[in-house]
Amino acid sequence: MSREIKVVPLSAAAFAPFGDVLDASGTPDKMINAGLCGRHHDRAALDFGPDGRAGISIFNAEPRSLPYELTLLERHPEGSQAFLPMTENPFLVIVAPDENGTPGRPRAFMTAPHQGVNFHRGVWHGVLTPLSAPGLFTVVDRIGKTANLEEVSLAPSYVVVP
Ligand SMILES: NC(=O)N[C@@H](O)C(=O)O
Ligand code: NI
Repeated sequence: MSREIKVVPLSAAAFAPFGDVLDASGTPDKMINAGLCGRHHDRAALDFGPDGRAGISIFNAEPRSLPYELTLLERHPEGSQAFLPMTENPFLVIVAPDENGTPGRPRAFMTAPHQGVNFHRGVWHGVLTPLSAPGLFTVVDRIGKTANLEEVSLAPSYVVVP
């Protein structure tokens, strides 16, 4: 099977097996602040395990470009991880199904402006992959004493294409 992965637009339905899409689409769940703010309430399944806690970090990642050689997938067995862009730049989101402890064929999604994602606990994903500078993101994930990281090198690699 081809090692080329074609990027498709991110959709909540397609991403549902892997995590949550975070955006202000649709009608807000609540209007707050004297009706001046729409609250899209409680939109992510956060999970930090019994021994972890939630943390907010700021990532400043080097932008990549397409075609993008995918050589590594990782997962966090003890917690979820959310990528929330601090710019309006779309970014690349790569995930893969788990097949008996190793990643299956990856899938590549392109976010719309102002969209973030939350990977559910244990979901195989590519590392944070901005496509333009600045690659500034707020990341909400597990803080704990363990590494909470499994990495798999992909050989042969895949190429993510537009
Ligand atoms: N390692 C780390 O903090 N980031 C990765 O988990 C990632 O998905 O980018
Ligand atoms: Ni990660």
